[in-house]
Amino acid sequence: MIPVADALAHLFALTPRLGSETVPLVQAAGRVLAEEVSAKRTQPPFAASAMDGYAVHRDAVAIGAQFIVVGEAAAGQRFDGTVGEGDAIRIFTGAPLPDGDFFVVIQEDVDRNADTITIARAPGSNDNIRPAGGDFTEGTVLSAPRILSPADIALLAAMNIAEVPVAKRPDVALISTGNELVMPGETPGPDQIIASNTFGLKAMLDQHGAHCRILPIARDDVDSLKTAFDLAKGADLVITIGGASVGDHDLVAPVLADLGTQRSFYKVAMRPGKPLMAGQMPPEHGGAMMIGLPGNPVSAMVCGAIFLLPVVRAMQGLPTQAQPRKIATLTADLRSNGPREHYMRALVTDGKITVFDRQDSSLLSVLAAANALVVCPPNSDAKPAGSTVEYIEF
Ligand SMILES: Nc1nc2c(c(=O)[nH]1)N[C@H]1C(S)=C(S)[C@@H](COP(=O)(O)OP(=O)(O)OC[C@H]3O[C@@H](n4cnc5c(N)ncnc54)[C@H](O)[C@@H]3O)O[C@H]1N2
Ligand code: MOO
Repeated sequence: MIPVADALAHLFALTPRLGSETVPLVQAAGRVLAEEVSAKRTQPPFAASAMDGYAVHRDAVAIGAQFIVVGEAAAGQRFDGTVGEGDAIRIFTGAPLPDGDFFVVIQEDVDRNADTITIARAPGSNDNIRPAGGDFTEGTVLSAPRILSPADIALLAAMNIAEVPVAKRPDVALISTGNELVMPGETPGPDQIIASNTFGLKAMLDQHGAHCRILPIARDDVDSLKTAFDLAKGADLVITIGGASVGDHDLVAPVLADLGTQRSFYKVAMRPGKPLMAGQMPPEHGGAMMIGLPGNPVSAMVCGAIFLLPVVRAMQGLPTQAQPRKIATLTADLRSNGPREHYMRALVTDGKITVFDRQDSSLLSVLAAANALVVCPPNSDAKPAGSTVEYIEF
C-alpha cells in the first residue's frame, strides 16, 4: 500500500496532456482556456455616459446654471454637432460623449422647461462618465489555463472573441464489471443490483470537462473484460469499476496483466478506496492511461473525487494539484484512525462539521447526504468536539 499523495504523484506521471481545439464562444463555458487570449478591441471604445441626463461643459457646472438643449446622444448614436459653453446635450446611459471636457448631470438634478435646463440640485463630484478603455483596452490578456466561468465568457464576448482555444475534453471510457449488475431501467434478477458507479462518475467528471462514455457492463469472465477493453480503445483514460480486490471473481488485474498493461501501483493506504490500481494500456490496446477503481459505490466516488478529478483537470492543462482542503470545527468527538487515511462522509454548515455515524463504503444514501469528506490522516488520535479538522468539499 502506498500513501495517497504518492498515488496521486504516480497518476500525474501517467497523465497525458491533451491538445487544444477551437470552439464557438457559446460552447466554451466550463472548458479550460488553452492559451491566453488578447482583446480585439477597447471597452468602452469611447468615453460613455454612465447615467441618463445632460452633458454640459465641466467648467460650466454650478447650481442655478442654465443651458439650452441643442441635441441628443443615445447608446449607438453620438451627437455630431458642436456644443457651446451654454449648450447641453440630452444624453442616455451608454451613449458616447462629444469630444471635449464634459460632465453629465443626471436628470434628477435638473429642472427642464421646454429646451432650457437649470441645474437645480447639487450634482456632486462624480462626472458620470466612463472613460474610453476603462474596462479593458485592445490587447488586454485573459490568462490561461483557466476554467472559463460565465463572467469569463461575457468578457470574451465583449473582447469580440467569437472562437475560443480550449483544451480538448478528455475522452473517458467507464467500464463497470460484475455479473450482479444491470443498467438503470432494466429489471434485475433476484441476486442482481443496479450499476450506479458509472453514472455517478460520469456526472462527476463531465462537470469538470471530461466526456465520459459508459460502456456495456463487463461480466466476470476474461472474454467479456477483453471485449470491454476493446470497446475502450481510443479513450484517453480507461476506468474500470469493481473486480479490483482479491476475490476469485476479481479479474481486472489479471486480465490487464495478460493484455500487457504496465502497472504503476496497486493498493493505496486509504479508506475507502484501498484496492485502487493504475497503469498504462499496451499500445495495441490504445496505450491509454488506466485506473481501476474499487467496486463499492462510495469507494468509487471517493476515488473519483480524490484522484480522477485532479487527473481530468491535469489532462486539460490545469496545474497538477490535489483537491484543496478546508478547515471546520467538529460538532462531536471523532474517533482515532487506523493506518489508512480515512475520508469520512460529513455535513459542513457555517464552518461546523458533523461526521456521519454510518461510514460503510456501500452507503450511497449517506454519501448523497454529505457535502464534505473529513480527512483523517493515518494513525491520527481521537479529537474532541470543538477541535478542527481538514475536509474536502464533496
Ligand atoms: N478479503 C478481502 N476482501 C475485500 C478486501 C480485502 O482487502 N480483502 N477489500 C475490500 C474493499 S476495501 C473493497 S473497496 C472491495 C472492493 O472490491 P472490488 O473492487 O473487487 O469490487 P466488487 O467486489 O466487484 O464489488 C464490491 C461491491 O460493489 C458493488 N459494485 C461493483 N460495481 C458496481 C457498480 N458499477 N455499481 C454499483 N455497485 C457496484 C458490488 O456489487 C459489490 O457489492 O473489496 C472488499 N473485499
Ligand atoms: O477501500 Mo474499500 O474502498 O474500504 O471500501
